[in-house]
Amino acid sequence: MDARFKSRDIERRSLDVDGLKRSFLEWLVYSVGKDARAATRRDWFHTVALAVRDRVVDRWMDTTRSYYHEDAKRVYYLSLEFLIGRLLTNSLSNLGIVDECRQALDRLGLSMEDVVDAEPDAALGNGGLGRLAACFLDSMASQGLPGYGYGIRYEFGLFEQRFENGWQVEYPEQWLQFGNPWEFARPEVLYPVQFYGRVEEFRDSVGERAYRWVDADRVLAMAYDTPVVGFGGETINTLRLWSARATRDFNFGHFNDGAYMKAVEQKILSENLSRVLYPNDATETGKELRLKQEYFFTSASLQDILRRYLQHHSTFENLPNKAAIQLNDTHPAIGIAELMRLLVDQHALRWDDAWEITRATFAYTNHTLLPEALEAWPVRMIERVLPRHMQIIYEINAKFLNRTKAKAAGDNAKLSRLSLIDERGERRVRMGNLAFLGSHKVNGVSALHTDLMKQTVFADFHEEFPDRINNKTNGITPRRWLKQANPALSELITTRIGEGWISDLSQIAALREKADDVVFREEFRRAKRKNKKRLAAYIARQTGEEVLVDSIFDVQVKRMHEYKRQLLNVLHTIALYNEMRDNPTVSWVPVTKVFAGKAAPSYHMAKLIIKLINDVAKVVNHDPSVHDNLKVVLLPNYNVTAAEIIIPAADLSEQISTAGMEASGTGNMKLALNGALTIGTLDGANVEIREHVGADNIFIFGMTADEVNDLRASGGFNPREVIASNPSLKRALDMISTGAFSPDDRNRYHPIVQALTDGGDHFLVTADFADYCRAQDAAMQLYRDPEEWTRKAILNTANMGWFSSDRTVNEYAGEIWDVHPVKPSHDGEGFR
Ligand SMILES: [N-]=[N+]=N[C@]1([C@H](N)O)O[C@H](CO)[C@@H](O)[C@H](O)[C@H]1O
Repeated sequence: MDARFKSRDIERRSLDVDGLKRSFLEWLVYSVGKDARAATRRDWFHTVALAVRDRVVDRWMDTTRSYYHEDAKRVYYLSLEFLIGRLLTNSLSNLGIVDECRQALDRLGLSMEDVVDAEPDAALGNGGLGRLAACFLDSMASQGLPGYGYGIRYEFGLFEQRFENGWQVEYPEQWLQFGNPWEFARPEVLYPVQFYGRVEEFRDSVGERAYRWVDADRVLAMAYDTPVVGFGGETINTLRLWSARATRDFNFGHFNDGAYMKAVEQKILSENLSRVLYPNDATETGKELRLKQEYFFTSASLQDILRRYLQHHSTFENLPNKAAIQLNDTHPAIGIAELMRLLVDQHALRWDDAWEITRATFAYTNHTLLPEALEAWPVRMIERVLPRHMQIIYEINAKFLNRTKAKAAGDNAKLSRLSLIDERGERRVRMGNLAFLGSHKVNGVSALHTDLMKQTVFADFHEEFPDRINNKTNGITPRRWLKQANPALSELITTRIGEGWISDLSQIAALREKADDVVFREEFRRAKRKNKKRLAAYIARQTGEEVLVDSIFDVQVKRMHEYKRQLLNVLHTIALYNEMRDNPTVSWVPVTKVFAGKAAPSYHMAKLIIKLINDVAKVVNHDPSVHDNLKVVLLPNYNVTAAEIIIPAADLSEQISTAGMEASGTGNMKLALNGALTIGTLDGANVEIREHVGADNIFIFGMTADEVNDLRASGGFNPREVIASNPSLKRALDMISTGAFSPDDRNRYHPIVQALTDGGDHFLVTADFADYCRAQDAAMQLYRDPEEWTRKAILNTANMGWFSSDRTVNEYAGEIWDVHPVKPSHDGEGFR
């Protein structure tokens, strides 16, 4: 042990109010360089964040030291997306110093809310997949599991969404504009990543054929580390994000020739690799830069993982016992070929040994069955960008097909489905097949989704490897999505059952009996109403619309996508609007339809749906004949922070995707945990939510996944017949197609009407409409009985314990990763 430096010599930063206040002033003056009188809200945010970071770093080092000390097996979560959101409240809450911080700021005459609001969201993800990765990081740290996240430090996260004349317009999201106080730049952690070039064959020292990748362009991957604070502050894990750097920032030769742009061209091109997140959710882009992004972060991460492993080990057979690498969808699947390249080409392992090690180290999570989302890169693109990897993929494929040929007994169709190469049309590499073949475990994200994986996209692989596919139903962290987002409800829960639920959500089941407690129901309603008032104020600020706090807040917040069927909700909204206009004397349950969600910039149908919702809102919200009985709002720029305001205020949670198309959903879990009743199809995790909350406490409608398949297979579905037989549906569609909501452009919504009629209504919106309206009516009816509604709402909250991401990561740890909690020693010993 290096006696010169013992971390216990450092006076650890205190967590009390005075200590925090002193730190705030020190950081403001000495680091932010501002006088308290001149400091802006953003300055104070940076100050507080840096002071909080102080209180994390020691434990961070303790945690990392303990992993080294114990040579613990680590899990590496490789994800192109981490939808983190803000970190200040999360860090304070997990350290247990929210009140202390509030008091310290109070003594400085500052409001905690102002400081918290000055933090930009780290929007390094599109939707569920990216947010799941962030919830997993929180849960791994909170469960004491040695888990690392690896991803890209995008300069620009998911675009900022604004509405101009009701149309979505995208603006760059510059989260790093004023610096990021949470990250530590690691200029010493730098890895070369190659692209293009060619492969040279040669004979190695023992005369064996070997390959080297030459004449390639090089980019450098530089690490930025962000501490991941576990609940209780015991374990602090690491999120390592890569940023692209040019090998040479400036070419003086070009500069001296006056080619100034050329002088910095390489720098700009290189840095493009980590410039911006591709804004597509559940659809692949096929763009070369995207492929390069996938390889860039995967290669840097694998080089870093092997460097860490080789500090303790000199040979590789132990790698699968010391590293579990989880592929978050196929985005890092090129990693399988990359690890083979590193082991075979750089560390001279024999092919078969390398393959065994690779397969035992990797595991792959599939997040969608949508054909347009399954990545398949053109062979010629991989050959050009990653020539050695294409060779390796060919070899993996050849060995696999040779092994399988005998068993397939001439079933060439099956062999071609199993092949890593799709030979139809332009030849493509099926990244899902590569991920499956190169992993020892493959999981789906809900029970239904996993079953459908076995029956559809991976049916042939499931037949070949019957023990590989397993289910790991998604989860959400109760820290951010209940404790932090809903203080009103979480304080009520803690007063009644203690705070054990925060780190063990199964304890929330103790609320079940409270469902019959009139007093508790009243308190539960009061908490919900407080959140609804907060959302109403947010809606007014964002849209100018005044909504009725006591109306039913009917919420659909998620990415805009046809399979998520925001259109079905809009058609119901128009039908309800018509009913209310037709029956002005009826005492209606007032309804506030809350929509939010971004559309991928190139997804025109989704953008048209956004415009339609805004157009319908304009008409409905200004129609005196329905008064406040119906309001429609579409909130701009839906992100993690907006979700934290909307979700606690929801009464009704819209989870209405076409059955079989939403792999899991995670918003459904957040809304139910916060006491919303779900109206949904038997799709994704809705199925398991019903099993846990009880069929009486959820509004299920529509076709099942099997019924959808049968109807599609029958070819007999004719949406026009369904429309003709349903007057309120027909009336709603006629209003859309005749420009009732677009008097300035009567044909604006022709593509939507076309898709729902002659286009065959692929997402079966018309087919499920009638049953959806039945379920909506049932919900409205129940809402007239606040006691019964609240009872069911409490039973939802009480029965959502299983959907904690703590449960999910513990299942991964036990059944896929074989990693175990490590208790960090905070005595500063064992430093190396
Ligand atoms: N890509 N992708 N997949 C998704 C979401 N869109 O991000 O992953 C999420 C996380 O697994 C799922 O909940 C969701 O159903 C699925 O569509």
